This record gives sequence, structure tokens and C-alpha cells, in this order.
Amino acid sequence: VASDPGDPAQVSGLVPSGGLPSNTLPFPLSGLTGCSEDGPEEGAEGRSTEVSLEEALVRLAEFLSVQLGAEESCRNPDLSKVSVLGLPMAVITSVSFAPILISFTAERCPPTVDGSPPQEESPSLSPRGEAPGQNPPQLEEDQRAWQRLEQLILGQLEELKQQLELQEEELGRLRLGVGATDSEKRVQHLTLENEALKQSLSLTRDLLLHWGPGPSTRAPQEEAEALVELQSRLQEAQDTTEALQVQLGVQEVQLQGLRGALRQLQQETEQNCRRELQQMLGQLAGLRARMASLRQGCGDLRGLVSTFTQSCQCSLSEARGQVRTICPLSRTCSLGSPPLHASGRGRQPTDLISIPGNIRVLCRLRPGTPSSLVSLEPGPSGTVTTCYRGRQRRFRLDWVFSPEASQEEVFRELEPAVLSCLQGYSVCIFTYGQTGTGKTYSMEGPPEDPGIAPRALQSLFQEMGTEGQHRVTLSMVEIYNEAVRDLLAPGPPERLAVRQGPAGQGGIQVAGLTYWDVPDLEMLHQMLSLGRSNRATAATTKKPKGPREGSCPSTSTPSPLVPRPGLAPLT
Ligand SMILES: Nc1ncnc2c1ncn2[C@@H]1O[C@H](COP(=O)(O)OP(=O)(O)OP(=O)(O)O)[C@@H](O)[C@H]1O
Repeated sequence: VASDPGDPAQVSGLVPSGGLPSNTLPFPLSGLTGCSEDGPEEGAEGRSTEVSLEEALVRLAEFLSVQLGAEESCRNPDLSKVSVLGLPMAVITSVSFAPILISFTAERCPPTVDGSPPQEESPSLSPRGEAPGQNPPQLEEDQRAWQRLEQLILGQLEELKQQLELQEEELGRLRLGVGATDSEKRVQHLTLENEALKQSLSLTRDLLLHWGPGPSTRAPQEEAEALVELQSRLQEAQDTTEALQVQLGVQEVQLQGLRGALRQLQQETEQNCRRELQQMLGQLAGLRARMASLRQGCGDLRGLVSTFTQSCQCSLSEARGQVRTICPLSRTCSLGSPPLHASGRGRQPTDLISIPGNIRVLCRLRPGTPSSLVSLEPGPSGTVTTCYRGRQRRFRLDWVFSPEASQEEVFRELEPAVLSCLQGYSVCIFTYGQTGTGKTYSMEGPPEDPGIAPRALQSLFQEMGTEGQHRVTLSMVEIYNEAVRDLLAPGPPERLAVRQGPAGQGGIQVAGLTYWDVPDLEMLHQMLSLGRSNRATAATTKKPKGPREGSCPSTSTPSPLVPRPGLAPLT
């Protein structure tokens, strides 16, 4: 079969610039290429197909490309750049294609002068394709070529062994364990490499079988020896290949084991993660329930605090009411105040002074007042209801006495305030009401049933005792027709001016008012009687009387206790 050097698409990557010799291949290529019908055939059916060497190589490249899935590389068979499944093809080319190329390039003849290939003198790569007229030197050259081919194949088998050893080392490293994902990728990579090596090995073996020496034209003795040697080498190569295949099988088993270990590791890791996740979810649910319980407890606690606060306020109000019932004058004193005496002594003046707006209003009806006009609810925080011209008005006061209340009962409620002056407080007690309602009766009273003022003086002197730690001064004024008159003045009563005192010295001052030192209670009563006699309403025709012998005005200037206009009794 003649070669087809005119088809550059078929041989451009393989044929040297000078073209290839027209070699023939006497063995059938159908088993190798699977496409023997594509090439030109001659002879009867069933004979071995003779194909040009170039075309055989091209078909071989096509076959390999088809087998390895690289169609484009087959059409342009630059074998050094063929790739299989994205992997480098260096291993395959070094095993299967390199011997063919080297064999051709080594044995091709130089081109003739006219560029045509020297067909009759070109060496043949196939001893079996030798024509009957071939000369011995050409056979020797063929033998040498085959020997080099075998050496190359054996060398590449050694390389294959080295590759397998490298893979074993890689597997060893994988067994030591790296990350599951990296190991798995590496296993896949090695699996693909093993597949490629298998294919390369199979191709090499096929090449060795098909390209092996055919019927020798040498001497039978030499031919037999060469054949034996070649068969021995071939057997050795097959043994090596089988050993490598066994190793590959072992490695595959190991790979399977590693994959199983990886899967088991992944499953265990996944199960552990799921178990931990379940535990965390359980803990989270517990925490949520705990938080809900705490929130509910917090709400309950707030309700309890609110209820307790309201209960405390109710209890406090009730206690204050009870304190008012027991101690009317200290209705707003603190619960921690000392107990009060029945007579009022022992009460703390601060309890009264600390009362905000410490003005207390007490009421006693004159006996005989018609109930149709005024009705009472006596007691602390009692009420007085008036009815005038069909209109009722209700007043709540600090204390309401019934008309039958005695002078003693009234003074008992006022005594703490009176005694508070011994602590340095200013106290003023006055009565207010219509004419004939009992103001004078309540404040002074008859001698057999004295009112507030005599009882207050008596209580004060009794409280002071005889230790001389206190000083009592007396002044007495009358406000009549909007004029302030000094009832105890040594001379005729003069109209006095009422002024606002300096800051820090009390409230209102009565300039020129006479103050008398009163050593005892008896003198005090005599002075009061004198002042009473000087009142305009009572002694308009009388001459003002001076103080009796033994008493003297202390000073015309205010004493340290003055100005305290509220101290002067106003009746
Ligand atoms: N609680 C009382 N118990 C008995 N008698 C009383 C009582 N209150 C007032 N009286 C009598 O009523 C009369 C008038 O009282 P009183 O003079 O004190 O009134 P007054 O308000 O001072 O009058 P005025 O403003 O005119 O001075 C007196 O005779 C007094 O004895």
C-alpha cells in the first residue's frame, strides 16, 4: 500500500519535512485501529491489510484520541499536548507514543535530491513487511530498531513502575489522614491517573504484540535465538505488567478502604454535629422556658410589690387615723413618736411644728344652739354642717367638740401647743366667732371654771418649775376699732404701730410695747387682771391702772423673746 504524503491533514504532526518512506505494514490494523476499511486495501478478502506506516500512525493516534476522548488531538496529533480528562498526558505519551515517533525519526532516510522519498532504499520498521528482495543490512537495521524499541518499552515500563511507587507513597500519605475533602480529591485524582496508566500499559502491550518481529529472513538459528530472546523479554514485560496490574488492584482496594473510612468519618462527624445541635436546641428550649418563667415571675413580683405598696399605704392611713383618734393634736405626727400622756404632757413640740401648715382649727358650739341650724359629727376630723336659708354647708375641722365639752377637755387638746413655747417655738391661740358665741368664755372662763389662758399659764409655770432656767415676760394689747393699745403701759394707753419685723427676727412687731417680767403665777394673774381692767370695752370710764408694786417693766426695748406678737393674748 502506498503512503499518502499528499494529505497534510493526516500526517502533518508526524511526518518530517522530507516525507516518510513508503513502508508497508503486513499485519492487520483493524484490531488496533478499528478502522481498517478507511485505508486503501489490496488483495483478496481475508488477507492481511497493508497500510502505509504514516496512515497507521495517524490511525493509531485517532484510536488513542477516541479512546482517551480527545478528538481534536487526533485530527491534529501533536501527541505531546494530548490531554485526557484534563490530566496531563505526559505519562501516556512517554509510554505509548514516544517509542513510535523515535523509531520513525531514527530510521527515516534523508530526502532525495528531488524531494521524493527513496522508497526502494528506505528501511522498514516491520520485519514482517520485508519484501522478498530485501538485503541483509536492512534486516540488521530492523533488528537494531526493534531492540531500541524494546529498550524504550522496557525503560517506560520502569517509568511506569516508578509512577506506581509514587502513587503508593501518595496513598501512604493519604492514609496518615489529612482533611476529608482533600483526601477525597486526591483519591479521585489518583484513580484517574491509575486508569490512564492502565490504558497506557494496555496500549504498550498491544504495540509490543503487533509490532513484534515477524517471520525472520535471517538464518534460522539466529532467527530462533532472536525470537526466543524477544519472547523472553516480552514475557518479562508481560509479567511486569501483570505485577503492576496486581499492584494497581491492591491500590484500588486500598482506595476503596480509604473511601469507606472517609464516608464513615463523614457520617460520624455528621451524627456528632446533629447530636450536638439537638442538645443545643434542647438547651435553647430550656432557656426559653426558663426566661418565660422568669418573666412571669417578674410580673407576679411586680404585682405583689404593687399590692404590698397599696397595703402599706392603707395600713399607714389606718394607723394615722388611729393616732388621730388617740392623739388629736399630733394627727400627722410620725408613727415613731413617743406615747402621749393623758394630760398632753410628754408630747413633742416638734410633732406640732413639723406639721405642714401647722394651723389647727377646733370648734365648740355654745350650749343651746338649735340643731336645725347646726349639726355636728364630733371628734377628730369631725364635721360641722350648717343650714342657713335652706342651704347646707359642711365643714371638716381638726376637732369638733360637742356643746357639752368641758373647759378641761378643750385645754387638753391645746396644752402641747402651749408647752411648745418652752422649746423656743412661737404659739398663738385665739378664738373667733360671732358675738355671744362663747369666745371669752372659752379663752378666760369664769373663776370657778377657768378657760384656756389661765390653764395655759398654770401649765407653763408648772412645767418650768423653780429651777429658774426660764424667763417669763408679759405684754397685753387690745385691738379695738383697728387700733392696737398697750393694756399694761405705765402711762395712758397709746396707739401703737404694727410693723413687719426685720428678716430673721420673726413676723410682725409692735413698736413700743411694754414687756413685764413675771416671776410667778400669782403675779401673772394680777397683771392679767390689770390689763383686763384697762380694756376699752370694759373700762371706758376707768383710768388706766399701773402694775402693782413689786413688778416693773423689764425694758422698753424688745427682749430676746420679742418681737413675738402672737404671744400676747388676744381675747
Ligand atoms: N360653753 C359654754 N358653756 C356655758 N356657757 C357659755 C358657753 N359659751 C358661752 N357661754 C355663755 O354665753 C354667754 C356669751 O358668751 P361670751 O361673752 O363668751 O361670748 P363672746 O363671744 O365673748 O361675746 P362678745 O363677742 O360679745 O364678747 C356668756 O354668758 C357665757 O357664759
